[in-house]
Amino acid sequence: MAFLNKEIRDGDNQDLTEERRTATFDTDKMAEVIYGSEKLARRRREISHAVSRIPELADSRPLPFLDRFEKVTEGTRKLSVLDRHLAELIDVNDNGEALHLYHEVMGMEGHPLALHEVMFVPALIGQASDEQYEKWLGRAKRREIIGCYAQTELGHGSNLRKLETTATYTPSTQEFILHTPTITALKWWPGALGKSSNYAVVVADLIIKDKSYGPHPFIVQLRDEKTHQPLPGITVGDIGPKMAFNGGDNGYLGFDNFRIPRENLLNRHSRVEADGTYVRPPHAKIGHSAMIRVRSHMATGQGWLLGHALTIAIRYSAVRIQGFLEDKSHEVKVLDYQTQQHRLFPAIARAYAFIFCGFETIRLYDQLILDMNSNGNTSGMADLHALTSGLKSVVTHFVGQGIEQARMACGGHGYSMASYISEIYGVAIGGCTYEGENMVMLLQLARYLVKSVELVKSGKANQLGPMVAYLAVADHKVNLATGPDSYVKMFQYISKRQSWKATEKFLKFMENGDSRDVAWNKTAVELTRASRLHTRLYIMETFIRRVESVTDIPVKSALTDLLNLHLNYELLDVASYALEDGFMSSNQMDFIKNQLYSSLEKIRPNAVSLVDSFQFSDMQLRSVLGRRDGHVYQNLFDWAKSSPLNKTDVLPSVTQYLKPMMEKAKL
Ligand SMILES: CC(C)(COP(=O)(O)OP(=O)(O)OC[C@H]1O[C@@H](n2cnc3c(N)ncnc32)[C@H](O)[C@@H]1OP(=O)(O)O)[C@@H](O)C(=O)NCCC(=O)NCCSC(=O)/C=C/CCCCCCCCCCCCC(=O)O
Ligand SMILES: Cc1cc2nc3c(=O)[nH]c(=O)nc-3n(C[C@H](O)[C@H](O)[C@H](O)COP(=O)(O)OP(=O)(O)OC[C@H]3O[C@@H](n4cnc5c(N)ncnc54)[C@H](O)[C@@H]3O)c2cc1C
Repeated sequence: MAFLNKEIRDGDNQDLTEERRTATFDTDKMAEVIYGSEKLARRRREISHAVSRIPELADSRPLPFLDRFEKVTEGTRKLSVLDRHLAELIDVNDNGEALHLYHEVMGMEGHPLALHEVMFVPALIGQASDEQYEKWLGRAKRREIIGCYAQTELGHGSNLRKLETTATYTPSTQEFILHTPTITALKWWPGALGKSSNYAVVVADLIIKDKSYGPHPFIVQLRDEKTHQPLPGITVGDIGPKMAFNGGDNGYLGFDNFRIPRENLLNRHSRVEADGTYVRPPHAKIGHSAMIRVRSHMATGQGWLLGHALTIAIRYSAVRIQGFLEDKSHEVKVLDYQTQQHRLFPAIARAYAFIFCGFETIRLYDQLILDMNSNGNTSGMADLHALTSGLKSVVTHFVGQGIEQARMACGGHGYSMASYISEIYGVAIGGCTYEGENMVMLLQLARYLVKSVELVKSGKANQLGPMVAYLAVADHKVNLATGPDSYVKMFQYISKRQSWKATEKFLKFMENGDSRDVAWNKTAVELTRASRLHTRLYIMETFIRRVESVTDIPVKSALTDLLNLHLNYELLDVASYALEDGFMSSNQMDFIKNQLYSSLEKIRPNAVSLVDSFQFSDMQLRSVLGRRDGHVYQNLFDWAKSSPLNKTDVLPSVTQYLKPMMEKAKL
């Protein structure tokens, strides 16, 4: 059954319209699955529509033509316009609506409030006591103050135990003295720190009576609330241009014996009494909750970034006509090539899969905060830390790969900033680094896996959590023809074997006399492999669960095709692990490959609608190639004509330098 696709409009590119007519599901219904609710999917459309009626919210020029200064100014200008319209555009208490509004209006370039909402306010929510809530949270939420999260230093980002910024408690004045003892102790990288924020949650080593208690979060005023000048004792500025986020002011920050009151240690979980007595938190890493939050949200955020790039690439592939198949009198859409489908469709499946498992980690994070704040229960923290460490690493890596494939799938025009794909790529791959460098975080999950295998080895398999229970079983022979479960079992086997092999290897090094750290380092590559497999298994399982729970039959059927593609693609990608011990046969390999190719064919008629279902407006897409109406060529020409270089036919640099060179050559 074909659905009246709401994206079809008169005057659209006919090739795209043809694609939309073949859809077997309703894109509004699919959007409900992608955004988690009918309400949010609908509100996104309404918000986009409302934004389009406010001319001041439009980009003043295409963003790729702006220089850094203009990008920062443009972002800040739009924020001030938004501020006037906020209440009419969104329910300000609805995070999903706010997130969509910012993506729509601000683009990807970054803006002064980027870290305020994502880390500053959440750090207060997770770490501030009731009195501190009272003092700071309302002001922050009303945006009387703008904050950021200042943890990373010039010399240390991954190894938090070695952060050098000190917060030394002075009982006589009941103050902490914040100090930057060396150049490497400068805070470096925090988003929105350089020029926009007047407050920060600063993570510093707490020192009481010459004893270090490790990194703790403090709320610190950086700038005068009236003049916005840095306060005496504060050195703050912008760190310069980056691969992306160039509308944002990632910054540096130094303290020269800067004093803050005792109440500014965020003290919901640990505190310092007036006399300098330290009260420990219920969990040593509880101060890291703002990081766990961002990591928990990253899978959905990254899935949407991948969806953004794929919307551009798939739509363009349906309007790009080049080369022949059977009929040599008509060129075909490049989307008809199997290689193009293989490049793009598995990435669509991954985008959906990442979004679905992200919903699960967001739910787990919300539960953790509820438990911690209501009764100090931190029992979910270790599991969530392990899970999100692996997930952010695997997802950001694959999203980077997927976006890069999307760029290549657009041929030469993909390389132009008119496609906007390079901007999306720059933003997405930042995620491989921020919130914990990917290798470092994979090794965090590996600690958890090794401990789990050790539990099994010592006869305590009953203590394993549900996510790792397969490490104690999972060696069934599998007939792949029997549905998603058999793929899960196969993947469990592969993942279990890798976790065990890596653990055995690590233990062997220790038996042979290496210290734990040296043995760990000698096994690190194998350990990261185990973490990736475990995480991919989790993603696969959540994808299956989500598809099973969908009630709209046409949507479920289209998702099932995507799921089947995902299962076959994933298994094929890791087949070497199963082939090396003969667990998988070459017949099974062939079976998987054929399943994969037939999934590509099944998905083909729905490809455009699967990306239309992300329902990115043209404003949010910011891509000439990805336009909903498919009118690519005239708009590419118009876009090029708007280049500042084309303001004059002869550039001053040509007159000044090139012409004299050419003239000289003539002599
Ligand atoms: C974890 C480390 C690497 C190591 O820590 P260390 O102290 O050395 O600990 P270990 O000795 O290795 O381990 C000791 C045990 O502690 C356990 N552990 C460690 N951390 C945790 C934790 N957080 N929770 C629970 N348990 C933890 C560990 O497993 C050990 O246990 P065991 O002994 O094995 O049992 C640590 O140093 C670290 O975390 N390093 C990384 C540093 C980092 O991540 N920095 C981030 C800085 S902030 C930043 O980067 C910000 C970026 C902003 C980007 C903004 C972009 C926004 C887009 C995002 C999308 C989000 C949308 C949100 C939308 C919305 O608002 O809704
Ligand atoms: C876009 C962006 C935004 C950011 N925003 C913020 C922010 O708002 N606030 C903030 O505080 N910070 C922010 N950061 C900083 C970011 O969190 C850190 O850069 C990140 O945590 C990585 O730390 P690092 O730079 O010290 O990397 P390094 O640890 O120096 O990594 C370099 C290499 O060393 C390897 N390595 C390091 N340690 C180990 C280990 N133990 N085992 C194996 N390999 C290891 C890594 O794998 C990597 O290959 C941001 C960074 C970026 C790029």
